[in-house]
Amino acid sequence: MNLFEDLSEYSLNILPHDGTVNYYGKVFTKEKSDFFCDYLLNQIPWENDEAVIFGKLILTKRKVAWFGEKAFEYTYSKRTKYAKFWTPELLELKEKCEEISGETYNSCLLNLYHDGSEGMAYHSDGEKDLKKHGAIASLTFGAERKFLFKHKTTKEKVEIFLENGSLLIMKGLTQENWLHRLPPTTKVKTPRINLTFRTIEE
Ligand SMILES: O=C(O)CCC(=O)C(=O)O
Ligand SMILES: [Fe+2]
Repeated sequence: MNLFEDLSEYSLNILPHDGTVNYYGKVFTKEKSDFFCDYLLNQIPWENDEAVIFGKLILTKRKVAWFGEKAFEYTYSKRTKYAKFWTPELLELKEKCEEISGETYNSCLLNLYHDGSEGMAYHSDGEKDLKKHGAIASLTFGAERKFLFKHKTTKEKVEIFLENGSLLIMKGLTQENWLHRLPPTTKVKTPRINLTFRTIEE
């Protein structure tokens, strides 16, 4: 067997300690990435996200969608949403993530950032329904954006640019020890779509 046969699926940990984040770079051709970007922009039933800030219900500019292998419940801002069933295209994307990461996923949160003015604040994905220490696979289509990790206690930062058609896997102790954020930027004028495949445990 050629020792380097699987080099395309090989990736170093970009975190220095307390977690594992593998960046695989572009895992789809330009043509496939453009196809998925167009499909996701036009065929996903995007909805404005809701947040309660100082007791007021705010609709975020960023849009979201929620898919899975069954109608998982997802409650936030005291509203309950139900996952829609996979489309064939989302299943294809899920299988690609599973093949490369060697993990399985049963749901996906999609985010649409219309341009660089939209981003996501520091948080970690440690919701109680998510499998503990389970892997999260993050696919990016469209505009390339900077993504940041910040250690919860040492405050160390790690930054990476997420390219069109790229895959990032967060696993192990990452959510326990690190926050992540998508900073807004005036440089980006075009949309970016992010899909995070996750494992829900009921
Ligand atoms: O847009 C991204 O790259 C990250 C999205 C994210 O962190 C999330 O949905 O939890
Ligand atoms: Fe996240």
